[in-house]
Amino acid sequence: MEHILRPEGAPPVNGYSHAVRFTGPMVVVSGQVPVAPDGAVVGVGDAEAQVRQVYANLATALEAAGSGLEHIVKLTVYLTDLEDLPTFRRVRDEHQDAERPPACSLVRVAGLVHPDFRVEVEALAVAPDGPATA
Ligand SMILES: C=C(N)C(=O)O
Repeated sequence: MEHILRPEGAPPVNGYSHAVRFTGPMVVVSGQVPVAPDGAVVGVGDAEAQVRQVYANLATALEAAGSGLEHIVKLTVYLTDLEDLPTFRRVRDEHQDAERPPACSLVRVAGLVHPDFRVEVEALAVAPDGPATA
């Protein structure tokens, strides 16, 4: 994978690549929301807890598909409140290599499917060893 972090003539970025070039099987992960495996909404009013649960759910989905957080090439992030952006970025940055971050789009939305959700994240990744056998 080639991460294009700072192409000449492009504006600065905060924790993402302008582009990522890759080959290999692609994994498309649906928007992950702050819900635990038992179906409970996690972290009502707590952006950090919600982002952490979203990352746990992304990891679960990616690993089931033979991939992992380290193989994400693109994130799309939906936040209901831009005041959560620093928290999102801090937790996101714990889960990615600063020298090889994914591309990322970030959008503020008026609401998500549950009124207590503050964040939803979808991901594109590669499965470096091919499809999962599970
Ligand atoms: C992912 C982004 N676009 C950001 O953090 O600004």
